[in-house]
Amino acid sequence: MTEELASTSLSLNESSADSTEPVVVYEDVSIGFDRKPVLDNISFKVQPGETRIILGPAGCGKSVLMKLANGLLCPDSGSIRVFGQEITTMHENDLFKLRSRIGMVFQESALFDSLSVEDNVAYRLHEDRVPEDEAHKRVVEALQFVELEHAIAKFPSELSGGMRRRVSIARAIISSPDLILYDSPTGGLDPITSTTIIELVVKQRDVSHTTSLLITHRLQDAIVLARNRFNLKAGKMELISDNGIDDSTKFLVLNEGKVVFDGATKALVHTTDPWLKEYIS
Ligand SMILES: Nc1ncnc2c1ncn2[C@@H]1O[C@H](COP(=O)(O)OP(=O)(O)OP(=O)(O)O)[C@@H](O)[C@H]1O
Repeated sequence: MTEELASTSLSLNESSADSTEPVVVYEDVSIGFDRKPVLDNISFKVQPGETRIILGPAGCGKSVLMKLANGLLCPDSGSIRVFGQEITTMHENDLFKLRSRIGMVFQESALFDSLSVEDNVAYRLHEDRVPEDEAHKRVVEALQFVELEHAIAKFPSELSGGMRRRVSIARAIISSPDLILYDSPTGGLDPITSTTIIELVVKQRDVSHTTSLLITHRLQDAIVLARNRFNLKAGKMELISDNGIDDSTKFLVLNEGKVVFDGATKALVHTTDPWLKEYIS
């Protein structure tokens, strides 16, 4: 990524990073399907600049929790505030505006097969009628960030799984969002490719300080996120010295519809809860 883009992203995100208001607040949120409860009285907050890693067994409701954050699902009860606004009672027009401030990286990339990489990445800019020259410039910058500028004219079918995931990240960051939702960005990828994707998440976290929620099934991803920092000068991710931990990375662990952990890496690693100990071992 160019330093120019880094400074652009920084300035665009300054307003949200300066605020001390939490970016996301869930209070006693419950939702179920077909009378089966999925999330049961979930409460947590995400502070500006925080990367919140969501862990938990398959089917425990991680994706449902994330879909609630941008109003794709509505809870049966409870309150969800995003950017200080209650979203559970929001009209579709306002939800549309809210989503324009949120970048989404979906499971399985969710690219449009019939569109080139350029048009996939520019999708939101085209919707917002950004002039073509400006859109092209921003697509190139976003693709530089994910180191895929050479693939701008390709189609999704010509890309590997890891490349598709990179395009999906470029699409999510193109509008300098105030919040990024990563739903299993490494799902289905091999360990080495997964690490290159997590490196991009770390880069976005440390360069733009964008608040984010990230679901992962791989504890290894969480460890890499917590123990590394992006060195902009060197252009790569590096282990934090002296066994250090990134303070902006926090965890939320779900099990059987409940929050079983909400806090920092050290507290998670030193938990005495038998289920958690087993889960993270
Ligand atoms: N739209 C829906 N209609 C009915 N049931 C749903 C819907 N969305 C999710 N569920 C159910 O809610 C539960 C939680 O699903 P969710 O996808 O959030 O789990 P998850 O923790 O993300 O799982 P995984 O780790 O396997 O991706 C599952 O039992 C799922 O079948």
